[in-house]
Amino acid sequence: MIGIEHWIAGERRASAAADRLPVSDPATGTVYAECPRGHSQDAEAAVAAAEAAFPVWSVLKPSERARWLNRLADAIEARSKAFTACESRDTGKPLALVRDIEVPRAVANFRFFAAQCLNAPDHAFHDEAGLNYTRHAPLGTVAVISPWNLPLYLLSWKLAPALAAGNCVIAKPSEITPMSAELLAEVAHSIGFPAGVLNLLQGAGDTVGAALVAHPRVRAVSFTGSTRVGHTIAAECARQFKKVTLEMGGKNPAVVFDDAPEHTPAALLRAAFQNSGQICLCASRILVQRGRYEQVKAALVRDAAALRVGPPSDSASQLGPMMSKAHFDKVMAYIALAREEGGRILCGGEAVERDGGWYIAPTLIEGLPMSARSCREEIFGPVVSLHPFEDERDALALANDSEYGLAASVWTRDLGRARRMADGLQTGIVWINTWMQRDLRTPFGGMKQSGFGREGGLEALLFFTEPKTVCIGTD
Ligand SMILES: NC(=O)C1=CN([C@@H]2O[C@H](COP(=O)(O)OP(=O)(O)OC[C@H]3O[C@@H](n4cnc5c(N)ncnc54)[C@H](O)[C@@H]3O)[C@@H](O)[C@H]2O)C=CC1
Ligand SMILES: O=C(O)/C=C/C=C(\O)C(=O)O
Repeated sequence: MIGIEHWIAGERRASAAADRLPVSDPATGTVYAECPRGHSQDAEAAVAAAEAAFPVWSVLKPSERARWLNRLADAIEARSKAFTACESRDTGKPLALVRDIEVPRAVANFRFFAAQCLNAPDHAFHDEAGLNYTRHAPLGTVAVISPWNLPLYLLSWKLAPALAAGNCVIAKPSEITPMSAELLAEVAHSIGFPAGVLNLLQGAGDTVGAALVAHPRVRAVSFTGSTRVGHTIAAECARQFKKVTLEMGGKNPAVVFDDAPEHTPAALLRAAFQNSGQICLCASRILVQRGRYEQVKAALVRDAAALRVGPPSDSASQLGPMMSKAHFDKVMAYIALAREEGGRILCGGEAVERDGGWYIAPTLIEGLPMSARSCREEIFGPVVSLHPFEDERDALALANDSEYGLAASVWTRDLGRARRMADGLQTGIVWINTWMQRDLRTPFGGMKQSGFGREGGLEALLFFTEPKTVCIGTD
């Protein structure tokens, strides 16, 4: 049994509470590790460590902070095999997905924000109002809370800008997938990353997570996870006037017009089922114009049914399991609900038995009205509904008929139509004839129940800093 602990002030630290949580291998359902449940005293210790490190880290020259981030990136890259092994065991993801996409993207996040911190958003004006300059100063101690679906990638996406901006960070990964964060802390320690700058609290959301958010000296919270928890965090941050960004759920439409390019069905398959649908950006409602509906449906059903569902140990696996038993149960319950709501299962619709793992077959459903709960609530699994539409107006109404507003994709050769749709779609991101192409300089986040605030590029640096204007009189 692997035992993991917190990392505080540059060392492994046991929790103030003895309670441990089991960590499971989703490909077999067996418990293989345990982590602390966590306690509010652990949060207190991490805040003290971060505060002690802040006077040193925050005054490093940006180029020195950039060097540390680049060193961390190099060290992750050098241990890529170990990160791939631990992340895929913890999540059940296919090895190739972790090795070729997720670990490299985590490395890229550190390198990107190393470069970004050399481009601080500071500026100056000199005229009759004096010499005014605005400095974006780090906040102090900040918390980053990340989920289980892309554990290393999403942790790095938050950590990198927070550190680049000069803050000391307390990271709280998901208790369901704590392993790659543990390895990251170990790697940071091995390269001599300054103690107390990057602290790691493992454990449950309602213990250390809530304690961090409520801690009066934690100056900002960056959260990715469920809309339910996002609401709780937002309420506490509002009470304390604390900065917060929330990246939450989605029910993302893919809108396919009659003139969609040839590659559309293949791209939709990836948009629907990458990471077994456990990405907030996955297309979960596919809207197809009537003239192409049967063709797109047939291609998707054929190709979804051919996807290989299996464990990371099988190099042929394309789809891994649900990452926890509770999540498996949730997704299966939504498939049952979709049936009750009148949905016709076109493929999948059932669990896949393999080694006791939490697998679900890629599932396509048609015949559901947009008012069905299974079309409105985030399922976050390999379950997608298909809907025909008549024209642009109809498509926009269906796509926007959602409490969520994270991402949409539009598939058409007509640029005018693509731009009209992009203008009308109520989502933070709109992809045209592509999915999940990401430029890290662009603002990332959602509208409505999907998010509050933005991450990425300059937005992230602005979030993790406080602007301070200094006016030098020129009278
Ligand atoms: N980005 C996204 O869109 C994601 C959405 N989800 C959705 O959320 C559903 C539930 O997944 P969960 O793992 O339960 O997500 P969650 O929202 O409970 O967990 C996300 C993170 O927040 C922490 N957390 C939980 N309660 C907290 C609290 N009161 N204060 C501070 N931190 C807290 C957790 O420990 C974890 O690190 C999924 O089925 C999926 O629908 C889950 C992960 C990512
Ligand atoms: O930044 C990306 O490309 C992916 C982000 C995914 C999430 O935030 C998520 O699934 O929670």
